[in-house]
Amino acid sequence: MSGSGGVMDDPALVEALLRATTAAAAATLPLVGSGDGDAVDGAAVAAMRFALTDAPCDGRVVIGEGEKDEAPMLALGERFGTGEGPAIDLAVDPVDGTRLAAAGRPGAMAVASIAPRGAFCDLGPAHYLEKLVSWHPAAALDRPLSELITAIARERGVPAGAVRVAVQDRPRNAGYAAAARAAGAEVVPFEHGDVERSLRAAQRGTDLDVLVGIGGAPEGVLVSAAVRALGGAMQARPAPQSDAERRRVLDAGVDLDRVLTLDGLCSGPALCVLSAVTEVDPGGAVRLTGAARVDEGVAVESWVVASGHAMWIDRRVVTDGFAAS
Ligand SMILES: O=P(O)(O)OC[C@H]1O[C@](O)(COP(=O)(O)O)[C@@H](O)[C@@H]1O
Ligand SMILES: [Mn+2]
Repeated sequence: MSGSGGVMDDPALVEALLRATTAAAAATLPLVGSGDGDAVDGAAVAAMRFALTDAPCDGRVVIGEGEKDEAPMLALGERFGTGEGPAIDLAVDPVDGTRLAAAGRPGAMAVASIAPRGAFCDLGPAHYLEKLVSWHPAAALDRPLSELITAIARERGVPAGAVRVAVQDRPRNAGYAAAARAAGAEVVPFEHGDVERSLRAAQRGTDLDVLVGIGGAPEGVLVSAAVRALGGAMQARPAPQSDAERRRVLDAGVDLDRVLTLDGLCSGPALCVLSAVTEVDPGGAVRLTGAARVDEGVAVESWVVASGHAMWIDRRVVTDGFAAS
């Protein structure tokens, strides 16, 4: 765990975050396949909030996904932890892939990132973000997508048709898919879970080279911590999807034309932890099994990614919301 940088090197803090995401994943287990997404989110939020109470830090929630879908969430500005220790900001999505979990399908995870106070960008009330993530450093939102695809093909020594671009399957993203196809790349559509795809796109040698399109703003900010830690490239720009959202975002003083670089999204050493609700494929050799009942409690597999390319898998059994082993 050495080399992740500053307060992020603190093993007690890593453990506190792991306890929060594992507790959240374990709490959702009885609801996986239930068809009730709000109940999945609600169970994860309650478990996470409880687990964060004794985190050894002065914690503040800056991204608490859920507002967009009027789903249960950790409140923006909510404080957590003992109040002793480093000043930390938390960007959290108690379950990304809520509907996948409710349907009992793969790709749902409890995910949270922490960084020193003030390190995450403040997108105000933005719900949607235009995102571009790749392992290739040429990823830039104000350049044609075809340039990036060509650069990736050249770097990999393959034809453009072997470059794989993940695009969330939404009408708002039709233009991105068309641009990727026009450049000769293969488009890989997906229904939910742009955190999982962003993680894969950020690492060279996975099944994905790029994630592009408009998705959730909270997911974009929290995944930037992991992209940074993984050494990937990312840019983003607010992309309001209604007049009301546009007005709220502008009123909050957010510049809609400004491209956020990776440093602008997350400026400090950061830590991202994700715990599998159902099976999760964050890329590389990592494949997390979904939460499962065992004799002593619920077995949960997690992936920890810290600044400085430190990453590892954690496996533990959770009993009544507490990590037993
Ligand atoms: O479903 P929408 O409104 O298009 O929003 C896209 C966002 O929803 C998701 O697919 C699922 O997110 P949640 O499960 O947290 O609701 C995200 O991965 C993505 O960023
Ligand atoms: Mn989400």
